[in-house]
Amino acid sequence: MNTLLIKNVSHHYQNNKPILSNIDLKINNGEFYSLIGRSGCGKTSLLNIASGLLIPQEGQVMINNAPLCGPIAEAGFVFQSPTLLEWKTVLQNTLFPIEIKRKSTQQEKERANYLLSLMKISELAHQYPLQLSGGQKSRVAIARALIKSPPFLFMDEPFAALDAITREELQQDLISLCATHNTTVIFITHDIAEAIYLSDNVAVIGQGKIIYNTHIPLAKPRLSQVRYSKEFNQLSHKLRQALEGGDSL
Ligand SMILES: Nc1ncnc2c1ncn2[C@@H]1O[C@H](COP(=O)(O)OP(=O)(O)OP(=O)(O)O)[C@@H](O)[C@H]1O
Repeated sequence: MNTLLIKNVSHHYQNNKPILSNIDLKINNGEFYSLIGRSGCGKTSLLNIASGLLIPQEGQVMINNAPLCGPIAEAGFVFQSPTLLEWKTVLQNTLFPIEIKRKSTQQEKERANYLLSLMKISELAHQYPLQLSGGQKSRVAIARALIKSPPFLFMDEPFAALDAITREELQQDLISLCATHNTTVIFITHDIAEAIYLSDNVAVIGQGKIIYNTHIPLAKPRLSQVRYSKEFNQLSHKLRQALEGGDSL
């Protein structure tokens, strides 16, 4: 079981006004949970708290019923910028979370190649980041985040810089990967449709609180056509309304 519980969390930086106040959130095993909200509302701060990168002033994060006191050991991270090491190949970048501590085994190299094939970039394994497009770099960053089969995945606007079609392809690949590995995911996006398509639940953050929280009742596995359904549009409309009621900077 890989569950994450955020209990009554409040946070402010230095002497500034509170960014988050009294946040409660439960993310169940294998759930895909998206956070949306206006720029500066505290999404990244909440993701950092949930992953143990940031300790909140008040409240607690529980992982599988145990209090979290530092970064979650077995977690994968993907950020908006893929941050690959330019002097390492795609395969070496994918293996980096292992190689930073020790030499990778043959089995781990096979897993890296397997993930690259799932990400549809096998043929790029021996290329360097400078030779890749933005979408290809994002695929490497996802493969790298999954190399240790982490039970938890934290993603902060990982597809923001991509064109619409590449973005939809990656969304599809991410859904299948997470379903296969039963990964518990927290995903930040500014894109309402992306949040609906990927998620089991979407929370809207505004004024330091969760102002709206909804389950996404669309059947899984999701096919691209669902994006044009009436149900999808109704969900978009509700989330949009919730966002408009939220805080803005
Ligand atoms: N390390 C920090 N020190 C001081 N203030 C910070 C720090 N990190 C974030 N903030 C402030 O906290 C607020 C929330 O920032 P955060 O990055 O969590 O928001 P966000 O919702 O992820 O924003 P965006 O959508 O623009 O990425 C902002 O006002 C920001 O300036």
